[in-house]
Order: sequence, then structure tokens, then C-alpha cells
Amino acid sequence: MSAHGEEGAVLLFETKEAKGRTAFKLFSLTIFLGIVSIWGYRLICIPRTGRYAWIGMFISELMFGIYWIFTQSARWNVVFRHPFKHRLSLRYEDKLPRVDIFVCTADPILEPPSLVISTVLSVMSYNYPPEKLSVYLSDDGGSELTFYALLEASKFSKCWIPFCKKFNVEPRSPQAYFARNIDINHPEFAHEFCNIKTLYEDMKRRIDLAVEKGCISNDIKDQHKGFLEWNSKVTKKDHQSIVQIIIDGWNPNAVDVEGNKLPTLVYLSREKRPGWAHNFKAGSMNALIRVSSKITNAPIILNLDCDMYANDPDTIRDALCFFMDEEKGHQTSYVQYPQRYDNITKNDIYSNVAFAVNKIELAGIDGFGGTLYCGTGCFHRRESLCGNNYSKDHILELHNVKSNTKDKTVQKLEEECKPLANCNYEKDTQWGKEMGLVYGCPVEDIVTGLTIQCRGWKPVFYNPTKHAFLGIAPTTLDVALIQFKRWSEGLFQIFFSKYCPFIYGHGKINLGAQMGYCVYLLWAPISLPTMYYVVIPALGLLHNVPLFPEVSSLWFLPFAYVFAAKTIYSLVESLICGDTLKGWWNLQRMWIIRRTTSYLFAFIDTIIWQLGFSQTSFSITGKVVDDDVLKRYQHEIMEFGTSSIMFAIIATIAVLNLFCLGWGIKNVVFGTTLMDLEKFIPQMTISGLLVLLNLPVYQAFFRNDNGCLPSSIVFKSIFVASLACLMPIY
Ligand SMILES: O=c1ccn([C@@H]2O[C@H](COP(=O)(O)OP(=O)(O)O[C@H]3O[C@H](CO)[C@@H](O)[C@H](O)[C@H]3O)[C@@H](O)[C@H]2O)c(=O)[nH]1
Ligand SMILES: [Mn+2]
Repeated sequence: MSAHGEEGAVLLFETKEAKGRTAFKLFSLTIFLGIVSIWGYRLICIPRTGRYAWIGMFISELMFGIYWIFTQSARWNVVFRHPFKHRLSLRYEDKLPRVDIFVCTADPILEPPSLVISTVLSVMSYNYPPEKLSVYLSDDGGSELTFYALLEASKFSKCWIPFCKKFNVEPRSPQAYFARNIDINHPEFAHEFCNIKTLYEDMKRRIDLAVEKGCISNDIKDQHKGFLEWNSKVTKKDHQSIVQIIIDGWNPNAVDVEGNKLPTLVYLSREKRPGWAHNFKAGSMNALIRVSSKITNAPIILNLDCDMYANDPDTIRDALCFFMDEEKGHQTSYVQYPQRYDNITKNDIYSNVAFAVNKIELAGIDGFGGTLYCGTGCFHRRESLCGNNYSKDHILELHNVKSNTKDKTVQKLEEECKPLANCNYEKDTQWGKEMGLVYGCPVEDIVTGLTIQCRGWKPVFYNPTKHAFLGIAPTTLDVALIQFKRWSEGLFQIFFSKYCPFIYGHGKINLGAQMGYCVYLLWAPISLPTMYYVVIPALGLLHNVPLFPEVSSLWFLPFAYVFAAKTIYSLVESLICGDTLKGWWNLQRMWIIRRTTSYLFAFIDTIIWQLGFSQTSFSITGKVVDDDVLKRYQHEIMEFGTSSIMFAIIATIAVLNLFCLGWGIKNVVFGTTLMDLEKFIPQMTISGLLVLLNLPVYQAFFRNDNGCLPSSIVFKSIFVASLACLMPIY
């Protein structure tokens, strides 16, 4: 070990393979054999009655099997990364590169300005030389409320940053920090704590009040020239570019209350005009890239959503290890952190965390060099994000990149930046195609990451034990499903586009990475076999059509083995990754619900989009809910409440399986022979499990809070399920 340690001392990060890979591969092979036997059985034993249903079962199992093979690629080659930030400090403390941080917001109602500035403040107070740090807020809402909040934050930062650094407080998002129980025993700390808390609460009150009123009073407007940009004609969808450098960090007077330098702070709202496609978050990121290049031009960019605050003040240094390692760092294009959330309850009722995805799958895809860019919590090398190919001979020294702030006044810089954020700037350029984030897809992040990899760069996935960023997860089923619909739709569009990893990535990225991408890109079509599996076996039970081998037959073995092995494996994997037993159970439910609603609609909409009948849209995930709803979320009670068509599907499936299981049990109890029971055990198991998973759905039929299933949905689902029962099975 000592010899190794010596050699390792030169590295700024190391990559370790996961343990037990061989055992996993053998295990995976046995499941594969089981799957192949199932396919074989379906082909060999086609029955006379229920022939079509049988073929449907075969097609479903074929799709499940192929999809399963893709998911194995994400587990085949799992690697874990470890940066050594103390080595970075020893070697490069005086050569640290400048870092530009981009925060995106889009709507002052769905994304309250007080939340947005908490994120901004958390990154302004990173443990990093402030003269090398710049924070840019892109406001697609074009709202003076957000601008006002940022102005308030810039003032508050003068107290907040020194307070954080003096007492080394964490987390550095004031909203998250003051929401915790903080031990204020030390008298000096207690005093300053109370002061800063009052300052924060006053500020928050002023901001929230302004948001409530929907406008800014004239005395406030007189305090900053920036408000002049908002005249009566400015609306969210129609306004000129607004660039306001709120703190010019290179100015010697930009200091906090203790006289330390402040990071640069810039407000940007790119031009919006009716008739111009603005390309959602990708468009705003590209405007940010250009505007920041005119001002601070840092070689490293951190990209965050407005709700993702920095939880660990040392994250920048960790990430830099991956860029500055002498041996491999020059090839690193981006460093992606997993999406973690601040508001997760114990058993994660909507399965927002995806424990196994974060800990195993993404690390497995990283093993093949295919780390996904997930849109937030990601450090980029500006060069690679701007469309450059990787080349060994041309390596930019990170600390030598120059900024453009010399000899220019703030006003002049602002004027120079505005055209860069104009609608027509990108016309006839490579922006959105070869440069910056790629346009035309609701998951701009994933496509962009793929194109960067195909240009020869090697991204890194890093999942530290202390979460680097914490965001806000959806707290209602509705919002969670809409988010998944946007994702699965965008992902499936990639599969159909010229960016399909098997074509676009052919010869450029590893086959394992291409397959790894497909684990996500194929979410939408996997809805079809799932839908089949939750409906047809149940109907078979009702109409006496057996669809599986008898329990005593040898053919039953592969079914039982594949089912048990996959289930136990996924349970163990979830538990190892930190989920609870109940959390895993909730995940199974969400897995069915997502596949039969979000993914299904995404599939349908993608086909419509493919035929050219619709345009890309982006529904922003809401980040606030009322107290009543929040309480139910905290008690892990599923929230329905509205009569969404997705809920109708969920309820119908639940009712149908309950009917059919009831019928099946009746048949067993009253009369039919033991022989028959044997034939139907697999189908009864499927319906039985679905009924168990759906217990919270049945409960929602009878609850009488505002989150229960509306009676219209209850009746609809019973009606549709009854109709389905009449459907004959061929
Ligand atoms: O026109 C837009 C729309 C959205 N956003 C911002 O994009 C971010 C993500 O939007 P959100 O509604 O929170 O979506 P999520 O589903 O939480 O976002 C995930 O998925 C998106 C792709 O679907 C990625 O862009 C995000 O980074 C990723 O966190 C937010 O900060 C928004 O303010 C914009 O800047 N402009
Ligand atoms: Mn979000």
C-alpha cells in the first residue's frame, strides 16, 4: 500500500472499481438464461385458446428482456471516483481557476424569488477566493421582482458571507440554514446568529411582500438604475435584453462588512419576443455562456437550477480535482453530481431520490465513459461546453484564461453584453447545434452531454457522501408525474432523432455507454409491455384463460426464478444504497404508476411529435404547495385531489385487478378443481401484488381530505374497469 500511496500522491483523483463485479456478472448471466427460456417457452408452447393474448405476452416479455439487458450495461462496470482536495490546495492554491456559476429561474410564482436568492447566496459563500467567483442569475421570467430580490441578496451577502465563513456554518443557503434547529450555546455566536437571522427574516419579508403585491414601490425603484429597464411594456414574453452587473467583484470597493472581497453578481434576462423560439433552459444557458464570456469568462462553469442550493461549501475544490489532475484532468469535460433533495420524507413516497440510479446506474454508465449531463449540479469546462473537440495537443491552462473586465466601466460592459442575449443573435449561427446546449428537446441536458462525449471528452460522475447540492422534489403525485412525462418524452425524442446513441455515438463512445443511455431513452416505450402486463393477465383470470405454465411444470421455473431473482436483487440494491424497505415498496408502486401514465403519455405524444403535429414544450416543475398539501406529503399520504386523466388510469388499473383477483379467488373457493388453481397461480400472484401495491389508491377512494380521489374519477374507473372485464380474450 505504501508504494501505491507514494505513486498515488501525484493524482488529484482516483477511480475505483466496485467490488463483487464477477459475482454480479455470473448472477446476471443466470437471469439472462432464465429470460431466454421464457422466450423459448412462449414460442414453443403457443396454445389454441388465448393465442393472441399469448403472443402479446411474448412481445411484452421480449421487450422487458431487451430492456433488462440495457439495464445490465449500467451495472456491469460500476466505478467510484475519489477526489483529493487537500492535494489540490497544496499544489494549486495560488493557481485556482476562476469559476462562473449559472443559476436559472423562469417564473417568480412557481419559483419564489426568496428561494432563488437562497440558492444564489449559498453559492456566493463557497469556500473559494471571491475574486475568482462569479454568480449569474438568468431570469426567464423577466421579472422585476426577481431582480429586486437579487438586489436585496447582494446587500445581505455582505453580512451573510462573513458570518458563514467565520463560524463555518452549513448549509449556506439561508433558507435551508434557518429552517434547521441550530445550537446557539456559544454567546458570541448566539449574538451574531440572532442579528443575521433578523436581517434575513426582514429581507425575506420585504421580498415576499413585493411578490404578493406583484410590484415594486417607487422608493425602491429609485434606489437602483436597473429598475429603469422595466417600463409598462415589459412582459414575461416580450422584452429587451436586461443585463445588470449588481456586484462588480473586480472593483476594490466591492467588499463585505469585514472588508473581504465579494464575488461578482450579475442579473441577466435575455430578450424575449413573440414569434422567436426561446428554447427554454437551453436558450437561457447559451445566453449565459455568451454574456459571462464577455464579463468574467471563467474556464469552469457550474450550472444550477434555482432550487438547488449548495450544501457543501467545498464542492468547487472537489470538482476541480477532476479538471486539474495532471494525467487525466485535461480530458474532463464536465463533472456531474447526482440530484438530491432537501424535502424527502423517510420512505420517499413518490420515489424522487432514485437511490439505485444515483449510486449504481449512473456510476455504471460512468464506467463506460458515458456519464449523463443532468442539467443541474454539473461543473463544465467552458471550452467543451462551447463545442470544441477534445485534442491532446491543445490544452488550455485553466488559470491563464483572461477575463474581459479590464479598463471597462460597468455600464460599458452591460451595453456590450446585451446584444449577446438578443433573439436574433443566434440566427444563422451554430448555437444550439454545434455550440452550447443543444436545442429542440425538453431534456436539453442529456443530448448536450452526449454530443460533448462524442467530441472526445471524458465526463465524470461524482457522488460524494456529503450531498453537494440539494433541490426541491415534487410533493404531489400530479407534479411528479408531469415531470416524468416531460423527461420520458424528451428522452424518447432523442432516441428517435439523429442523436440516437447507437447512430450518433457509433464509433465515438463505448457500446456500454450507448446501451446505458438507452436505459433512460427507452422509458416511454417500456410503458407498452407494462400496460399489457397489468391488464391482460388479470382479464385472463376473469375469462379462464391461463397465460403462464402450471406451477408443477418445469417451464414454471424460469418464470419464478427471473421474478424472484430480479425482485430480491432490486430490494438488496435499494437497501444497500440507503433506501428503506418501505421506500423500496413505494418505488415499486411508483414504477408501475409512472410506466402506465407518464411514460405512456410520453410515448403517445412522441409519436404525434414525430409525425409533426406538435411542438416541444416545457412545463416548469412547481416548487411551492399549500400547507394542507405539504402536511399530507410529510405524512406520506398520496396526493390525488384533481381529476387528471393520469389518476383515472391509476384507479382503473387498481379496480380492474381487484375485480379479477376477487373473481379468481371465488373460483378457487367455490368449486373448480385443484388442477385449475395451479394454472392460475401466476396470474393471481400478479393481480395480488398489484392489489397490494395499490392499497393507498383504494384508500384514496374513501378518504375525505382534499387530496382524495375525486368521485368522478372513482366512478369513471369503475365504469371503465367493468367495460374492460367484458372484453373477451382471444
Ligand atoms: O424556459 C425555461 C424553463 C425552465 N428554466 C429553468 O430550468 C430549470 C429546471 O426546470 P424545472 O421546472 O425545475 O425542471 P426539473 O424537472 O426539476 O428539471 C430537471 O430536468 C430538466 C430537463 O427536463 C433540466 O433542465 C433540469 O436541469 C433538471 O433539474 C429551472 O431552474 C428553471 O427555472 C429556464 O430557465 N427557462
Ligand atoms: Mn427542478
